[in-house]
Amino acid sequence: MPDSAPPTPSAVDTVRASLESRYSSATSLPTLSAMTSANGEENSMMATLRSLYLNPHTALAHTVQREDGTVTYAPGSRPYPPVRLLNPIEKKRVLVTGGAGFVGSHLVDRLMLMGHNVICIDNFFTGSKSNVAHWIGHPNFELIRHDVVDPILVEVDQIYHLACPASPVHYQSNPVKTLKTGFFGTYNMLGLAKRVKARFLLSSTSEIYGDPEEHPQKESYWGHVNCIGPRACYDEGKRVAETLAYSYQRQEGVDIRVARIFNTFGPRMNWNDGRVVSNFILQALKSENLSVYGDGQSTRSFQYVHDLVDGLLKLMNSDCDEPVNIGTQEEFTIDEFAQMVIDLVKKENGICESKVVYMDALQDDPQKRKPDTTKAKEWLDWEPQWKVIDGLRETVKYFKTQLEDEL
Ligand SMILES: O=c1ccn([C@@H]2O[C@H](COP(=O)(O)OP(=O)(O)O[C@H]3OC[C@@H](O)[C@H](O)[C@H]3O)[C@@H](O)[C@H]2O)c(=O)[nH]1
Repeated sequence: MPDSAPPTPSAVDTVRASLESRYSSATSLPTLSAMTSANGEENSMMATLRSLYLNPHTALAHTVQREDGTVTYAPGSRPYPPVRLLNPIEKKRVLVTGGAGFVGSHLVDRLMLMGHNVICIDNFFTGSKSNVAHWIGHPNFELIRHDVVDPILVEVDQIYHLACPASPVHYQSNPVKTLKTGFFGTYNMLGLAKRVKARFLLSSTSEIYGDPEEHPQKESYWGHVNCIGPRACYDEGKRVAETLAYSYQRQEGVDIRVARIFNTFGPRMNWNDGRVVSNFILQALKSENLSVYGDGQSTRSFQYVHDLVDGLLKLMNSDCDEPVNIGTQEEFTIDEFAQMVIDLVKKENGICESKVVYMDALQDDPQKRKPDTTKAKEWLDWEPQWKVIDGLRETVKYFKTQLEDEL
């Protein structure tokens, strides 16, 4: 054949070209942060996501017959949100443990909109079916009631292991179960990753740093945890979960990713979550006093849930197998944060008569917390896009709708 003749395409090239012309490409999908314009203009994915959590009863229309105390549920008339038609080579089977929980359900929404096949498993201890009800019956979605403390076998390409109560009130209510979830839950999911050769992402936490003596906290910091205190069931559970992940990597070659998640808030937090953001918003909306534990001088930095989901997606699809902090740099004392919530609710609602009341401090409550996120920026090109006030505004709207719905 003369040198100048064009190469004949192979059968594989022909199939690939035909697929590329018919389907969207997974890699071409920008994450939400990249799609949110700087002037705050709503983009279409953000609009779809909002419709899933700001409009109640998206999937199930229900009629409440209060007189005889019964509730009649009828199938909703809304179609499923539009999902990408992915090239089958790029379409992944993704398992999300704890997928019906607060963070898990937002991750499920994003993976579904991106066009992947999503298997959501949850024991519904703190998660809720209503968080993912809008996907039930969709051909790309499966919901399985299962507790990760017991093994399960499903064929998947990626595992996001989120299952574990995250609010101090919840994880301390049954500390032995929290430890079992931290150890056996992670052990079972790593065993599954090994068996089916899936990439495994562990949702770890800023709590592995305990009450830190380094500020802000870098990933290299080993932490300061009281191993016999009331928070230890969660802190040590997550620490051993990280140890398990790196042991499976060293010994079995499992492909792991570890996200150290800092305080996160947003729509779909439980009513009775007990964490400061949902407590303060609900108290302010009901014009009750805001309960500050201790002197209000401890600090936290709060990230909005969409930023966290961006970070998890970027980490899973990166080459970074070291732990990465995912959190925001905006740091507030709890006093400042309480005032911010009161001011916001006053502005949004016209009225808020709440004041701050001081209560007993919690044992081992970390006194300050703020991530160093240099690694996330350099390795993942990730930075939070939401200001706390913007996320709070949306979360207030969410809880307001929930409250109105209850009346
Ligand atoms: O009503 C409240 C609730 C909480 N607080 C205070 O607000 C601060 C934050 O408390 P939260 O319960 O929201 O969250 P914490 O920072 O203690 O724990 C969280 O850390 C990071 C995650 O991994 C977990 O989601 C969770 O364990 C603490 O100082 C707490 O004492 C109040 O002052 N009033």
